Amino acid sequence: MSLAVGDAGFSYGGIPVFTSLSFVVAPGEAVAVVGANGAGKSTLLRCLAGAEVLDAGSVLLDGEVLDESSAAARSAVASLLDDADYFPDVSVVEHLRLLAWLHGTAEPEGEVLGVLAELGLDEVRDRLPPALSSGQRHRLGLASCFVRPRRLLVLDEPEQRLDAQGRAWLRERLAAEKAAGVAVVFASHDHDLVEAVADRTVTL
Ligand SMILES: Nc1ncnc2c1ncn2[C@@H]1O[C@H](COP(=O)(O)OP(=O)(O)OP(=O)(O)O)[C@@H](O)[C@H]1O
Repeated sequence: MSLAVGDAGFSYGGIPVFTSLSFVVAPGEAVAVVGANGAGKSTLLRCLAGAEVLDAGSVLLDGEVLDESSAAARSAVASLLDDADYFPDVSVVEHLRLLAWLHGTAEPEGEVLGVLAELGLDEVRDRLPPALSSGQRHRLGLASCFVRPRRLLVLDEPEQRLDAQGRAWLRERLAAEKAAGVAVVFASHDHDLVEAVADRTVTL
């Protein structure tokens, strides 16, 4: 899926967060959004995932205006934003099964078991989210993106709370996503990840 951001602007209470921002991401490309704390990275990603609406400009997915109420758009865009939340009484494996089923994953159980193993969540598969460590909860957020079909990945600081092995895994996984034709936009403070994965950067 291609993403085109054109002349985008967003403000909170009349205070601009970003203005006149334009960039494109083609299928198989990754763009990293970088900048200091408070620069507007999370806000931009929220606009790309349809969780906030731009004040100005446009977000186009394959040339169509992003409409988060469209089932087609929701089925194409997998996002991990800064406010990820989970049902407190649904276990890790049940969350992933639910998402795989909701989004029509072809072989849901195989996909869920594969992603659990890949993210090192096997041991905690029957735990409830409040009983996970913060790193494990973040891994559940990443797993939620990878158990479902996706053509655009929008990830806010996907490296956060990951150990060294987890960060190495993330670099490889995002490279594999690009190779599979997925467009990737991610905000990051991890220079190594940006260097390894991004084709271009957008600096806020
Ligand atoms: N709900 C809100 N209401 C008002 N201002 C907000 C709100 N959310 C964020 N802001 C402000 O918007 C600006 C951009 O915040 P944002 O979270 O997008 O930055 P960021 O680049 O993701 O920062 P960080 O690197 O710390 O995660 C900041 O000045 C922040 O204080």
